[in-house]
Amino acid sequence: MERLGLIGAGGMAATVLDALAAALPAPLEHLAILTRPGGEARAEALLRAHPVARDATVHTALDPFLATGPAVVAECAGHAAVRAHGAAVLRSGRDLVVISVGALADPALHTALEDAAQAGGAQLILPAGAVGGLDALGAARLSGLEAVTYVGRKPPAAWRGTAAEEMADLATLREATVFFTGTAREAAQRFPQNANVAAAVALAGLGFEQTAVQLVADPTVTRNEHEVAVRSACADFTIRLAGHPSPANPKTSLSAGYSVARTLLNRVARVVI
Ligand SMILES: NC(=O)C1=CN([C@@H]2O[C@H](COP(=O)(O)OP(=O)(O)OC[C@H]3O[C@@H](n4cnc5c(N)ncnc54)[C@H](OP(=O)(O)O)[C@@H]3O)[C@@H](O)[C@H]2O)C=CC1
Ligand SMILES: O=C([O-])CC(=O)C(=O)O
Repeated sequence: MERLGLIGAGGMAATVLDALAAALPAPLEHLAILTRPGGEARAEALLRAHPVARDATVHTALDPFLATGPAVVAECAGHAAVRAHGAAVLRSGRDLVVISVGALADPALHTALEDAAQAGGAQLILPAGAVGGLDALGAARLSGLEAVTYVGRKPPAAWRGTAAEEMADLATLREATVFFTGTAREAAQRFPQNANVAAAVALAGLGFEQTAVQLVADPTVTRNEHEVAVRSACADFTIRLAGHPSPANPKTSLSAGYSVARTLLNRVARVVI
């Protein structure tokens, strides 16, 4: 991974670059960042704070970004960025790591990304993100899954500026409140910044319609908590993670950025685990 492309220059991008700087044996040859027009200053500041490459460039259009020749592109920007750029990146033959997994809850976009990956001979790679245990879930799927549920619990502040504000009075909550119960597809589409984990669990397991989701605003917690419960023909298990919120964005757990970094580092590792 001499040349890397990164879409987004926010809190998660900073975590990814921190982790790469610490773990790579040598700096990248080139890092290209794709951001929205107006986001250049934030991207430049990110590069200054995280000198992980010998050379780096900031772009607001896809073609010059791809012209820098990244071996792989990692998206850390949101559903809109996956819609805008995902298929074109894959069609160009670059593997694409997508952390905004909930974007695939849109069946048309899901199909377009698969078709583009096929046309470009590229891979669409979906990291576990803020949660864990998707290896066990994916293995259990081969034996036959009976039930998969996901509960996402975050402090009220993490739900501000989302549809949760119409479902619960976040400012006055005194106890844990389940404000959403439904399928992984509904959760991912209604909470694009907060329910990507629900989508990842669905795609690794029983699918968007059969994965049951609850979302909870809980004033008694300080972490972003994720619980996945699985019953299958080979094993029953529950995975529970309490993620430290990113200092830059309380909706996002730090573990999600580290998961992207791990995915990128595994591409160059001699032993992959
Ligand atoms: N799978 C998982 O477990 C998780 C997934 N996520 C996903 O990761 C995303 C990023 O999280 P985080 O870094 O905390 O968010 P931030 O809001 O901190 O950063 C997002 C960055 O992406 C940029 N951006 C937004 N839209 C586009 C676009 N269309 N093209 C290029 N750049 C764009 C933003 O630019 P600007 O400053 O101009 O807005 C900003 O630099 C979330 O939106 C969510 O979808 C988050 C947490 C967990
Ligand atoms: O980072 C987290 O805790 C999870 C998250 O926002 C998501 O699933 O979109």
